[in-house]
Amino acid sequence: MDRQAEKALVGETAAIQYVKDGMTVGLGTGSTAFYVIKTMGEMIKAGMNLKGVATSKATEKLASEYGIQLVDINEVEELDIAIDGADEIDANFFAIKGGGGALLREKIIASAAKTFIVVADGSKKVQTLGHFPLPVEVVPFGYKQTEKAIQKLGCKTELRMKDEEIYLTDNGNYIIDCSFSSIQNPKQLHQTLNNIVGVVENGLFIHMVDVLISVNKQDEIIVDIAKNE
Ligand SMILES: O=C(CO)[C@H](O)[C@H](O)COP(=O)(O)O
Repeated sequence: MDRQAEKALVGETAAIQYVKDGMTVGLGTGSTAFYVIKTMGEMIKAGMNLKGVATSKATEKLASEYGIQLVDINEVEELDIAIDGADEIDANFFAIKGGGGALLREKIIASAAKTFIVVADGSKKVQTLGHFPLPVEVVPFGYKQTEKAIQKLGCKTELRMKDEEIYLTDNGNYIIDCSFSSIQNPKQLHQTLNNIVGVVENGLFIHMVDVLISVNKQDEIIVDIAKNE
């Protein structure tokens, strides 16, 4: 199965197995989350009553195209579930997210969900996090100072660009992509990064993922459940 087919399979499976009539669902961002949104659109057409809270402006647009009524995150007490993709995920269910630049809203929405489900094609499962550059969202003011402080943690940094302009997140911030090669202590790095002045949030999701839906080498769907408190 190619990667695109795996994304479609995990996205559809997550929606079919976990989205129930009447739910308001946290809607992820990216090419795998796309299949969750598409499947939810089909479920709505078939008569289900579903709403969504979007993790990005791109997802807001997509969800509207698929007929999913959007709710403001501030209007919900708690979400039953949120379903999102990941850039990397390890055996502890620790993940790197933010390849699509939506890490802050994704983390807020994942935190608001009783169950946070990650949908991932086989390439996303890793032994050690860090091959994928870790996205760190920073405020534009003094970003070069913030970048220097991040570099002291032993990574190469790159300010994210788009069409030759500095990439702006949906929150009006910048992203610094940090190449660590391998992250030996993701928990500690998460805390250290978020303690740097100017850092808004980083793409490490620690003890957040409750369910991982992926595909194995035999093209079978694998549902792994984390032992989070
Ligand atoms: O964190 C994300 C966006 O900020 C995405 O979930 C992550 O980049 C995976 O994307 P894709 O499903 O397109 O591979």
